[in-house]
Amino acid sequence: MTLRIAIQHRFPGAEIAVDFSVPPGVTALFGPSGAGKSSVLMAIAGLLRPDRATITLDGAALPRAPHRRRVAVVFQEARLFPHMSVRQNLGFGLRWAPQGGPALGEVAGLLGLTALLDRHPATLSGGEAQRVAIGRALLSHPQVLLMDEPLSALDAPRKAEILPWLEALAARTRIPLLYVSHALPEIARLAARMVVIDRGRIRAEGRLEEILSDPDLAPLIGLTEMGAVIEAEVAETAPDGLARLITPGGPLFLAVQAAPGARLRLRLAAQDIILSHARPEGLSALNILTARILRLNSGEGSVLVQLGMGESRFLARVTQRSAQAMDLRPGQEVHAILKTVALAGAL
Ligand SMILES: Nc1ncnc2c1ncn2[C@@H]1O[C@H](COP(=O)(O)OP(=O)(O)OP(=O)(O)O)[C@@H](O)[C@H]1O
Repeated sequence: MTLRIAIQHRFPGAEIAVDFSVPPGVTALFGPSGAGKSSVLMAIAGLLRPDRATITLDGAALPRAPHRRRVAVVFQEARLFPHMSVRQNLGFGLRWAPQGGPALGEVAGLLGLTALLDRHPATLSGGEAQRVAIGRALLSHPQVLLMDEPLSALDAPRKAEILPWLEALAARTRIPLLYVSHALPEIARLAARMVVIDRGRIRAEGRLEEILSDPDLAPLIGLTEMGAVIEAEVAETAPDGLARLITPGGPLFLAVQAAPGARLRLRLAAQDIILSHARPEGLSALNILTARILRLNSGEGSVLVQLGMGESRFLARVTQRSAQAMDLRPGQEVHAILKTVALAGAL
């Protein structure tokens, strides 16, 4: 089922006018503070009544009353009932759930809550409490799941603890899941698509790698966050622990535990890529991809070079001086030396 959101709303000092779609799977809604992300989520949940709105699931309008919409929301804070056990909090999600949804035991297993069922919220860590909130949302058997910066109130260790659970959920979800976040590493691990909102308007929407490699979006997303998320397949793992990964631009090597055939998402940072016309020899760097220059965008002091290999896109950032010295132009084939490659998640 695909969710379509077309809304217009005027607040005293701000106007929101968006029209975008969320297919099944995770779509990240990204944008600066005040861009309108929470307002969009609240409109989908039925908690904000926009001046004009068309919100449909596969073409059918959502019911007007919020409680009749099968839309679940997970907020920054877990908002659990303090006097109820974890089991009772989860059971709350089941209260008005339509038939055919997941069972409590199944969701508790998926989110690692089985051992916590008899505990009370005051005894849970922030990450555990948030997993209960997510479980409660899933048990309401929603047709749409909304998450409003669900990790932003957690410290780094708690975030790291909860991310694998979210990743498992993201990989399984068959409903549209709209995930608001400011954190690109989090988005890279969870989302396949991304919608960029700024001052109440949609500035871009598409696959993550298209957005993160679009030089025009660098001012909005932040230069250091730009680069790419590319897909690769594990060919083999050598005895020294390095796996050889297949990409359209040649092999990459990464220390990762994954079986041959597994598909992974890798995150490259634009500033960690060096370009060369000749294939470099005798370098310690193992990871060199062959790609074609698609576009060049000159900014302050640096040039963003969008590169393509097969269907994949990624971005390199070089200085104006190097771009001139190398006479970089669209259409040229270049070698991209990757100083770092990070695993963004499994597919
Ligand atoms: N109830 C309201 N009354 C007046 N203005 C509002 C109201 N709610 C939101 N706004 C304004 O609408 C704009 C969008 O706000 P919103 O909270 O949706 O942004 P956001 O992208 O979620 O921001 P943040 O990342 O800071 O949470 C802002 O300019 C905000 O000040």
